Amino acid sequence: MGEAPAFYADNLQNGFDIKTIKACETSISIQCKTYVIGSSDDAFVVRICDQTTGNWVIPNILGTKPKPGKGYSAAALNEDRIVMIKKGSSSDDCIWFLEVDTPYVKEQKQILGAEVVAWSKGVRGNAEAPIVISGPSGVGKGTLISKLMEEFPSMFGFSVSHTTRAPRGMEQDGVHYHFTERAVMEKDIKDGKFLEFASVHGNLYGTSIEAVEVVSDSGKRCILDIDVQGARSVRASPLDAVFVFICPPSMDELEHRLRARATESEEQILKRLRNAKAEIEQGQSSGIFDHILYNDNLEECYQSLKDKHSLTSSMTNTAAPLGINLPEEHSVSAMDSKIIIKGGTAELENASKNL
Ligand SMILES: Nc1ncnc2c1ncn2[C@@H]1O[C@H](COP(=O)(O)OP(=O)(O)OP(=O)(O)O)[C@@H](O)[C@H]1O
Ligand SMILES: Nc1nc2c(ncn2[C@@H]2O[C@H](COP(=O)(O)O)[C@@H](O)[C@H]2O)c(=O)[nH]1
Repeated sequence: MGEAPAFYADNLQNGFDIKTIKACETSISIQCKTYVIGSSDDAFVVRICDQTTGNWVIPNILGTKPKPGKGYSAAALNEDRIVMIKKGSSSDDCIWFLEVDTPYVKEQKQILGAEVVAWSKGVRGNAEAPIVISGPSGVGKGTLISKLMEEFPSMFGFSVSHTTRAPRGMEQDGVHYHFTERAVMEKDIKDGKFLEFASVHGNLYGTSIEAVEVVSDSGKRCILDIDVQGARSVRASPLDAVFVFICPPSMDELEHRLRARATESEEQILKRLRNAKAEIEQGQSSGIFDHILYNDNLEECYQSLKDKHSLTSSMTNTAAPLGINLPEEHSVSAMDSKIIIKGGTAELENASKNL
């Protein structure tokens, strides 16, 4: 359980020099480690004390960090993450998680061979539903997905599709696609191993059930980059997903992007451009998609994908409170995956109920 205000850095023992941090800090113990979270002027800083050895470690911090601030409380949740509630912040910025021992963090500890923690932003509502992203070839789906995964590495995981097309220069088997022989893929489709599949630009593409399970088993939200036929199949499947269609600003710009990417032959470029017209028509009028975004300016489209039109708005319960106004006197704790805020005001009680 963490309470605000907690204690100042100067109060800490164990000989670790953290006197440079001026602001208030909160400490949370999980298993045999104590996590000290403090806010300096420009960032949240994290230190870990191993209670068995008394040693302090500064971990690698992954994910997008919350904006620093002094009013916040923290509580341990499920032995693998710390929930942090920020005082007086907007609805989409008030709840954060510091993952300390989630499957993602465990994996990163192994890869980096060092202590790791990861920030992820808390969301309310339909946070778990996979996100299906469709749009014509070259519109920028992969670019947008890469940005999302880079900014929220612990929140999103990519569903690695199977394809019979040949790998491009930098593409790795098992990372960008599972590159497969047609006969093998056709047999697996017959054996019911695929959630959806389609013939796209002359090759077979498909999402295996396992590809989606791998992501959900890792505790992340699954992102699928599939064509409109595939999106239609997923829409008809029992998988509850959010569907986003990405449109190009114009056909000329789409052609320019495909040519500038320089990954396809002239014949493939022409084929993809021909198919794009039908895809855009279906994307806009089929009723499959919950959100249609225009990828003209990349940053603006990315912001829309994250905030306004699609991901966060579809995940946010509209009845959710507008941020949480934590008073000085309160306590935060977690029980049975519920976060309990104790304090005096009715507003706070409502906020706590909504959490
Ligand atoms: N908003 C944008 N403005 C200019 N160029 C962009 C924009 N978005 C993406 N691009 C560029 O367009 C090219 C195609 O993007 P990307 O590979 O992400 O498309 P895609 O939709 O994933 O294509 P495919 O379906 O063929 O995999 C890339 O070179 C990328 O850098
Ligand atoms: N129906 C599916 N479509 C898929 C899948 N994986 C990718 N795709 C789509 O194919 C095109 C071309 O991709 P490229 O990598 O060859 O440029 C693109 O529109 C993808 O969205 C899938 O599993 N199922």
